Amino acid sequence: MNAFVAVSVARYANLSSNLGVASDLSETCIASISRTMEQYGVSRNATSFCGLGTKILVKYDCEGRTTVRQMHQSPEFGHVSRNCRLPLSSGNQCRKCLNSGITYLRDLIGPDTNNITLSTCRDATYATLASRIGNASTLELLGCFFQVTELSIPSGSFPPLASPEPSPSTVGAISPSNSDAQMTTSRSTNPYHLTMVPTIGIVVTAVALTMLVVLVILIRKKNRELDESESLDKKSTKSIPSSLPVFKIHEDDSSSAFRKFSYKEMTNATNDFNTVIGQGGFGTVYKAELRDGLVAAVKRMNKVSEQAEQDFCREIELLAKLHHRNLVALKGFCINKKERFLVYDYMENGSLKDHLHATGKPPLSWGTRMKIAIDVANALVNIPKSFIHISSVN
Ligand SMILES: Nc1ncnc2c1ncn2[C@@H]1O[C@H](COP(=O)(O)OP(=O)(O)OP(=O)(O)O)[C@@H](O)[C@H]1O
Repeated sequence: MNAFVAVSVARYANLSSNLGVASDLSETCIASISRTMEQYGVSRNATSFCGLGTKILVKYDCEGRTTVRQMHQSPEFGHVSRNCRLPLSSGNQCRKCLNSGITYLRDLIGPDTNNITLSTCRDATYATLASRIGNASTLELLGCFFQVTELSIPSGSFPPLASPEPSPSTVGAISPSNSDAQMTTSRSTNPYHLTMVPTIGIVVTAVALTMLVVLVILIRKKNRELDESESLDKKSTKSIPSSLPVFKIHEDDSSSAFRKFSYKEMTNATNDFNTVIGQGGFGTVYKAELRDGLVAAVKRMNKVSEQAEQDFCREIELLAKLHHRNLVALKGFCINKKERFLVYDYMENGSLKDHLHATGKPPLSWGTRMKIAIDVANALVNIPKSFIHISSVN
């Protein structure tokens, strides 16, 4: 606090040469603070509640010396001025300055003195030295005298430094016209701080709100997707006839049971769908090696449309029940969200179509073709009439 007041007194001493602040100036100061606060919508009375209403009347009366001139005229002050020349940033220079100050004060007020006089004279010495130097230097001197390093003087907070010893009339200039100039400076500084805070608040709130809206939209979208896929899943599972038997070719071979596969089984068995073996009208066909040892061909449906969904269910309905040695057996299916899979026995030599239309391979002999035709006919004979009815509709 001492340091804070001493800086202000030094700046005032620069203009008035007085080592103290007059009562009327203190009032002008408080009035201008009130006016400034009022401009920003704060009640005038607020000064007293904010601790600004108390007048701090400072008078550095050092053994009857109350002006800069009187301090300079005291014996040995020139010694202090010489030793306290800037820079004082190094410990040695500062020590030299303080030692000369202590010698000066001891000679001035004698060894038997009280602390109040000593501290008043120290502050008067500081204010006298600081009254003739610029703001940055004032703070450097402050660091040496009071060991205070955190104070800073905003540029433009004080009127321009006047000549070393201005006439007392200069004091008049500080109030009220100069105080208005100070206010103008504060006004041009304060609005910046005052507008920055709400602006940052508004920006942060806007960003937070935008993120919230995006989050809500994403959650809604995800929920809609989940609902859609759930309803599709339910619809598809419902449309697969519950009457489908768990069909077994060999009673003791569980791998041959018709079943619903999980999506994880599909991805694992096809190495994340990296085992393409063909492309058909239904979709892409992958070779799959399931954990129970079953090697299968997995058909992945292109996309789920209403029509494709019906085809998918019809294929399951037909093929799950059909079993003939000349027909590829359907082992099961998988429904995951919008994806549909059919799992067939894997045919090592590819499909009949591959053999009939393969290019680069020797054409099938007529004997083989006849055998295939008879086998297909045999399989058709074994298809129940109801299935043929369903197929013909397709
Ligand atoms: N069970 C299977 N075992 C081995 N490969 C198969 C199997 N099913 C299909 N493929 C391979 O996948 C390719 C595409 O078969 P897919 O049955 O989808 O097509 P398609 O013969 O045009 O029939 P569709 O018109 O019914 O889709 C075949 O040409 C064949 O190479």
